[in-house]
Amino acid sequence: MRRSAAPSQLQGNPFKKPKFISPARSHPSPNEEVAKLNSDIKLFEVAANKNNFLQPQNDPRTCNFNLPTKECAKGINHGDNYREKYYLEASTKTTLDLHHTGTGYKLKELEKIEEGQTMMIGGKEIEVMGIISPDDFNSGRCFQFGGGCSAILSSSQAAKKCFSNPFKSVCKLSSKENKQNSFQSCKPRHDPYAPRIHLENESFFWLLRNLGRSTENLPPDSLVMLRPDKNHQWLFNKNCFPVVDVVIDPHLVYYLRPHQKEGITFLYECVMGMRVNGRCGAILADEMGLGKTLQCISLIWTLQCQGPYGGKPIVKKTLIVTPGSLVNNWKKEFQKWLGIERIKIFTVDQDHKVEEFTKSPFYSVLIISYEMLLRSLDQIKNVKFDLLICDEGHRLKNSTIKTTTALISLSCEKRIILTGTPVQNDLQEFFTLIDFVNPGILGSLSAYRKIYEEPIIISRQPSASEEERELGEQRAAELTCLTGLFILRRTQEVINQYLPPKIENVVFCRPGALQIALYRKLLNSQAVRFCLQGLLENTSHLICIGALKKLCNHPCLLFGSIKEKESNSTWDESEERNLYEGLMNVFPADYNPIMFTEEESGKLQVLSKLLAVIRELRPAEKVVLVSNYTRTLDILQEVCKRHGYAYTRLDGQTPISQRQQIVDGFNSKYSSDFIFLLSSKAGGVGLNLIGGSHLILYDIDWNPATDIQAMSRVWRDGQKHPVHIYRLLTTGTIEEKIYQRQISKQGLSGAVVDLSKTSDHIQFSVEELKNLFTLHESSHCVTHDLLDCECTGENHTGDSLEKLPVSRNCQLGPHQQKSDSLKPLSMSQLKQWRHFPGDHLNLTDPFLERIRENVSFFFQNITNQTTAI
Ligand SMILES: Nc1ncnc2c1ncn2[C@@H]1O[C@H](COP(=O)(O)OP(=O)(O)OP(=O)(O)O)[C@@H](O)[C@H]1O
Ligand SMILES: [Mg+2]
Repeated sequence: MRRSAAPSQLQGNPFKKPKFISPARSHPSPNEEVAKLNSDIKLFEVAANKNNFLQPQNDPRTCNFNLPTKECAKGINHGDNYREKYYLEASTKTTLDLHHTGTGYKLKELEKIEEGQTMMIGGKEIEVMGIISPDDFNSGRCFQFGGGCSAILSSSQAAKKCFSNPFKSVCKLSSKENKQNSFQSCKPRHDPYAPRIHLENESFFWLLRNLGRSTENLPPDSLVMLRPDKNHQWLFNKNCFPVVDVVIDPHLVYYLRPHQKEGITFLYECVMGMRVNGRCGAILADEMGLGKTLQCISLIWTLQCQGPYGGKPIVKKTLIVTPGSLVNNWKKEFQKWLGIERIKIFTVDQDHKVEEFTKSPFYSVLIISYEMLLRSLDQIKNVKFDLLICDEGHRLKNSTIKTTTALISLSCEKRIILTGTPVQNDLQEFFTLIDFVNPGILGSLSAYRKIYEEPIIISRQPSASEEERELGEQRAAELTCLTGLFILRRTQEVINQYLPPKIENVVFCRPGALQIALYRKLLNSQAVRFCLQGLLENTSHLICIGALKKLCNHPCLLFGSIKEKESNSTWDESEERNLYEGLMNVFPADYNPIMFTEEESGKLQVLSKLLAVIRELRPAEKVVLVSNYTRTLDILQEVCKRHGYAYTRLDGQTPISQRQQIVDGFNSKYSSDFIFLLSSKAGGVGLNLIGGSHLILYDIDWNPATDIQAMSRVWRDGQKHPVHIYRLLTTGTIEEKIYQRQISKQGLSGAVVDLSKTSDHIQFSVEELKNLFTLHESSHCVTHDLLDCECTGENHTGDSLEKLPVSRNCQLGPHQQKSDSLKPLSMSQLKQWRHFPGDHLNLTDPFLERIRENVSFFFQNITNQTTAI
């Protein structure tokens, strides 16, 4: 922003007073009503309130009212949204409708306007402050931070580490008064030059030994935070305390992975306002399992004990808001990394209310679920929290939901969102998350829409002109650059080296005879026929799809749901009648859903055999069995009972207070549980289920993120065994179609990589519905048929397998960009997985060998393969 010529500044300097162009001088002609300015892009400052020019550069209000030209013109005309200061730019690209502004300046007059001149538009005095370069306009940069990026440190600058001698710096920077009385506090808490970590006398020693790590030959490893620059000191060190190095506790550093050290440095710089002047928010969007919790714990522990100014701690109280099932997980992680003495943690539940935390001087960290937060908001507002962490924070992407408004209402400035599933495609939701952590950084919502959302969306439409495409791309790049200063995302690749191999399998299970008969009947129903004729609403499609999905899981689920509907008084008028008509006749007359058999469902047969072979070949290993449906979990539970498998279960009904206990029980090596029944909706996010090394996804969700989240529960830090993942799909049915949608282009661009997106959001064309409502009875694998694969499905193991490199990167092909494992697999990636029909002769995998009888096709991919699995 150019402030040098602001009138209020110039008032004291009469010699530089700019020329005032009187609006009275202008006589508009009809031809000049819409004036296109051919000059360079001009920047105007509009002073609605004449004494308001000298806002500080980082005043959030400055940002809030930065509007592009048309918006400004409207604002001027109608006088709405118009309080303090705007930047106007006019360019060859932009039309400033002067008639509507009520000014009536002549075009020629406007062309001659120079820097420093003032004029009247719409009763407001406007001063030309400078010329915006086309680059700044195109990128949208001129609308940020009052017209320039000076308020933002470049990331490379921000990332620079300071390893200077803390004592030297202290002496140089400290004021006379402080020099004497605070030498002690001038020392960093930990030695920034520590050559190695001395664990012998420390309580962390036990942890080290527990983890089986040697204390010998520890690397020199001090992690020192960036020192604040002059500007930061000027803003935040009003008392002129000496500057002290902030050093991460070496005991934590010992355990930190390189990406975690980088993450902590990043979080520190963000919350300290070192990356974006005056903004203290961050989004840590690392993929699942990268240890976001440990990074935050390290940050809290550091800020609670240290600070760059005289060593004074930055944070007294921290609020952590997390899904209910993770409240105790957080507590456990604190204890795991810091023991129980260093930080006093308070977790809120039915028996432990916020008041207890408020009254006690001991606790410094409050951990609460999103649900509890809403109930205790008043009490929470009474506490002064210095740091707010929102775990699985993608849920805050909707600004109108109660949780978001509640959290926004908290006055805490230092805000961190943690998410493994960031909003990727919805620009509005993206705005909400950004605006939550760094309020006002993108201006008002309407300004954001004009500056970023609209040009970006327009540029992505096929009809976009070259100019629109360019503008959209530049704005998108600028948005990424700006938000990239406080968003960090690393992919799972960074921890692959610490993890055991992962063997992923997509298993296409042949449907049972009863399933096929029922499937055919459903597809012939009046309801499905109407759907295909485009006669019914989206809800009807979803009902039909729901019925087919149930059938794929097990026919008894469909039976149960029809019986339930029939007993309902509204059955006669219900839409489902058209769908279920005559279906009961397909079931055997004496069909009893409670006595269901495994043979009735292809997937259940495979599951049953899979469990048996795991039990037999890996008696010490455990299985996580995931479904999206509670009713399906009931069936799976029944299977466990029938086979005498010890199991435990976590679904939406499980009381929050018991969830961590269940997880811990399963993860314990002393537990006798063989199976963990997990509802992906209730427990998909955040849980560590490393006690299990086999994970079976019994059904598929429209949203790949739900499945990917669930699959990430076992292949995590701490996992000792090779991990086997099995995704079961019923061959030729709707499950294959959903899978194809997940991995096809449509799935990728359809913005479904977002946990909250359910099938309700999905609209289907008649063509798509036709495809969904087709049963491919003769294909081994419709998905393979679609791959354009040269193999016949008979021989894609032997030779080609030999040639396939084993690491995931290579398997994804040489041109693969840095992969984001959150993204669902693409069709072309799948093609490079090993694949073979169920009756293939040389199945080397003993688990697949045992289930092949009911399987028509397999895909398999191995990550991190070192030895034979
Ligand atoms: N440096 C480390 N050394 C050993 N174990 C680690 C390390 N960092 C994290 N872990 C462990 O890895 C597991 C996963 O960490 P965490 O739950 O923090 O992942 P996350 O990034 O929050 O994933 P999600 O997005 O799924 O919640 C935890 O059990 C944690 O204790
Ligand atoms: Mg987590």
